Amino acid sequence: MRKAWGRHRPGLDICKSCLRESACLWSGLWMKSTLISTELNCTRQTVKEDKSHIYEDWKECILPLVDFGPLKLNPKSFQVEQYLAAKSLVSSRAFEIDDYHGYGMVPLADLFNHKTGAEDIHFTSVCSHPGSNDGDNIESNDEYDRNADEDLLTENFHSRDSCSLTADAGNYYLNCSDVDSSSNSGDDPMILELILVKDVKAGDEVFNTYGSMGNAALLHRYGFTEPDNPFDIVNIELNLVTKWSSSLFSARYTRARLLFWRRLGFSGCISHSCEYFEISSDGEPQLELVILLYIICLPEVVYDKLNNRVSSVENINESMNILLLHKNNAEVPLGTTEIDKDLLLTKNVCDALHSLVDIRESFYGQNSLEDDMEALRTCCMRERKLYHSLTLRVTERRILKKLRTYASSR
Ligand SMILES: C[S@@+](CC[C@H](N)C(=O)[O-])C[C@H]1O[C@@H](n2cnc3c(N)ncnc32)[C@H](O)[C@@H]1O
Repeated sequence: MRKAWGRHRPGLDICKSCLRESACLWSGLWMKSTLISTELNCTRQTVKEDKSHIYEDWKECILPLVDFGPLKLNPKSFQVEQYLAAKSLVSSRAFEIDDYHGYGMVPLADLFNHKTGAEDIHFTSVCSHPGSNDGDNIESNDEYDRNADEDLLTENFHSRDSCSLTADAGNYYLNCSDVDSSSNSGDDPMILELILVKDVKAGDEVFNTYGSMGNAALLHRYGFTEPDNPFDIVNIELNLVTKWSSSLFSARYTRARLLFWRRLGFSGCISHSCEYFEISSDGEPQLELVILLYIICLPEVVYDKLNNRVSSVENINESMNILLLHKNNAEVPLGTTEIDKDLLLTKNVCDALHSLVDIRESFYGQNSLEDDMEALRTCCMRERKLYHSLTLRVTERRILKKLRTYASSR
């Protein structure tokens, strides 16, 4: 499970992912009025935490250097704003290279822009070359065309003497190292390669991929978004669900149902001490959210009966069996979670999903989705902040609309 605003950089400190042009730098009134409306408290908290971590880093690492007289540094050039900009610049170009090199910056490798799921190159260490025994790092690419003109590939790569483009078994290799690649042993972990994995027409842009992430994560880390990103998700925070429940039932009732849900072994996704549920790009709600809504909607008498039955639960199927007992009056053999989810999507649960969409939608303010789409259509891409935040708003709101359709179609 992953959070819309924080995926796919395992092991990285959040402030390392605070990038040039990233949301961390998008502060002030603009962030309050535009970015904030795209996401909820968790996000605001994350961006705030990013900035405070960077401030702490600056105080710890930079300030002592400025105060160190013999270095004669000009304090004006080493303020926290400059540090934030420099750190963001490095972070947007550094990445987890491999186990051997760890996290770092690689000349040339940061040249490429990102395209979700449609990259033209792979970056790998030479020892994972298919000619060697260890090919693990090289991912297969279906679009790769084995009939490509390999003659082209023996030419030296023009921008650097120590880089050359070669072909092997149909893959193209851009070999860059401090030594002559022809003398490589083939298993030197110091040597890294950029592999062209599909044909790129002359004059076309060559793309890399920064990973599979939704627009919120791309915006947060790299300061841009993509239209029609298949990895987009929307988060619905647990506290939004409890708020909705408490608007219909007492706080005590809501607490008890939540506790029961937890006793059955369920939880949401957790990131930065915030618990939330994901809505996938096709509008499908996370199973755990549906289960929680189902429990909240259970009639008191059924809830009491089930609550008394539960001592401890070992697995999700057992929990589902308990939940569906009152419907079927027998232990039901539950197959896939798809079937389970459909059984849980009662009218009350679907109504609850509609209410959650209403609440979540209200965070976008007065403008309708159509207003946002029109604003995006007329927005100039050069107004980066506005353009990308509008893209994010539009993609999120489209997902919420799909969730509405999902709830209506049950
Ligand atoms: C590693 S650099 C990529 C090369 C970059 N274009 C440059 O300035 O050299 C990462 C930055 O490039 C920009 N970028 C990468 N892919 C992009 C895309 N698909 N759309 C818009 N900007 C992109 C973002 O500003 C991102 O922070």
